Amino acid sequence: MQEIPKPTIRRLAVYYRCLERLEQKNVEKVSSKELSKMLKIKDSQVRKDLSYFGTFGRRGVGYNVKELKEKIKEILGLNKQWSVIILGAGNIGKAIARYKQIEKDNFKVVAVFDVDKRKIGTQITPELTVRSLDELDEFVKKNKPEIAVLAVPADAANPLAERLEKLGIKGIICFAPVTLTCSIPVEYVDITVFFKTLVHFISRGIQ
Ligand SMILES: NC(=O)c1ccc[n+]([C@@H]2O[C@H](COP(=O)([O-])OP(=O)(O)OC[C@H]3O[C@@H](n4cnc5c(N)ncnc54)[C@H](O)[C@@H]3O)[C@@H](O)[C@H]2O)c1
Repeated sequence: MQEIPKPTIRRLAVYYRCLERLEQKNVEKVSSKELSKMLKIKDSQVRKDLSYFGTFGRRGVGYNVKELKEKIKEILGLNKQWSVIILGAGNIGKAIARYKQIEKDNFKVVAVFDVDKRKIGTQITPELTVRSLDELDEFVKKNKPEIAVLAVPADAANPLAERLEKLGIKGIICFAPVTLTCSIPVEYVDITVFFKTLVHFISRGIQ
């Protein structure tokens, strides 16, 4: 399959969420027009995005919701469970560890690490107790988690990312406001970027 552009992949995750809702409501068919309306994405864009995966929609009939959802699930790599560790048991780290939707999407948080002695040993969820960062290398070598969430202060993020890459972590979700130097895939989450983008649109009266 040809390489799919990143913005398309992001939209696929949004289509997936929408298709899950439709399935829950027992909707069997959906057209690109309907998806377009629900998600405020141009119809032509929806059709182009879905055309990357061959033709599963039929003209005039639309897509079978379940089939399309399963296809997107496969493309996104959600058919297996992904093992996740969290670095930093602060506000963000704890919120992620407690966020149930992540598990529904097939991501399993298996450990949380911190350096703060007051936090180490405390319970975040019934299954997760904060571990000392000293246990990180041994834990990763033994349990082979694939994804790490960096919820640590900016200064701590890069050294940790380098260490995680060496340990074999495959990808990082980074909440720290820094650009990481490691060479594994990273997704950055910075709420301030959304605020700044939003005010641009508000101040120019753009919808
Ligand atoms: N992306 C966002 O929307 C957003 C919002 C707020 C904060 N942030 C950023 O996310 C990060 C976490 O924010 P927070 O509010 O949870 O901070 P926090 O201070 O509540 O938690 C950070 C935790 O990291 C721990 N820590 C420090 N060094 C560490 C290391 N080397 N290894 C493991 N743990 C370590 C600290 O002991 C603390 O428990 C910060 O970089 C912050 O700037 C992002």
